[in-house]
Amino acid sequence: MSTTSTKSFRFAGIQLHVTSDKEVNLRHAVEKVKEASKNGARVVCLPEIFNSPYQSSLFPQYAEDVSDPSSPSPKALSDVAKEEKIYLIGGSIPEREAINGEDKIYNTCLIYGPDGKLLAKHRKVHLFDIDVPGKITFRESDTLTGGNDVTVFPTEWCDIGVGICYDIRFPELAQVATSKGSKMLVYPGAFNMTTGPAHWELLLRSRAVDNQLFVAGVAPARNLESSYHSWGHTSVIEPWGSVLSTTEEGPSIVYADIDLDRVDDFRSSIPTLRQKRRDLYELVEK
Ligand SMILES: NC(=O)CCC(=O)C(=O)O
Repeated sequence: MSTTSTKSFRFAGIQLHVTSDKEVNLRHAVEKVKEASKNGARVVCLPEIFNSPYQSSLFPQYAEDVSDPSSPSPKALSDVAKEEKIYLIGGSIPEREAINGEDKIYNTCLIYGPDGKLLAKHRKVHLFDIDVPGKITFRESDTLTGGNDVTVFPTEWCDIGVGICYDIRFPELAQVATSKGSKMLVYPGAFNMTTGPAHWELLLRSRAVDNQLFVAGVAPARNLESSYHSWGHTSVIEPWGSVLSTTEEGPSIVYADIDLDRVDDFRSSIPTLRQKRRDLYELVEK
């Protein structure tokens, strides 16, 4: 199925059923990426922490050294990107790096090009540390370290910015990725049953309208056997802020045809990106 032109491509967000068995998760992810590719997707995204349960205490146990291309998760992602000749935004996995003899663990998204080479790597910048009394307490910082970079990678259609889940609550990160030329922002994410209904779609739509671009949020399916219940609702939003494609909580693949003319049209008819009052305020990337 041909679904690409110079101005458009098909995106797929895989709402994966994630278990405690890494091998099963990887096999299942590869099968679903192949299915999305067969259905015409040229840019495919997996969810946040797709090879492990989303649980801080478990991240060290599932973490991998991603500088070693034979590590199971990087190898599976690179091989399937190359076989299917697609851009693969590899959700995220716990990444281990030894710095001065001390292990640091990051929540890391690996992005591969159609030749299977690593194009970019985003380490979640804002760690998910929240405490909503009686509802949810989560502390990624118990085991994780935050990243320090804004991530934008090139494709033949447009540049795409990447953040991970809680990163979406920080509009500055999205703005910097937009100022670097992104026409789409993709967030592998795993909102929960408290904040998901209230904020997931609102934040995806807000980032789309603020920055006048496409936004995708890609979540794991809800697994009631795990300690963290994902809200699901993988969605793609178009620049005007409408939901282009979405789903509920079960395993599924969400497809969207990304027509980049819609970014250019919106930016020229409501030119807020050009109307910023840089004499009054300015966003500076450090
Ligand atoms: N995995 C995450 O970062 C969850 C973020 C979240 O649920 C939120 O409300 O923010």
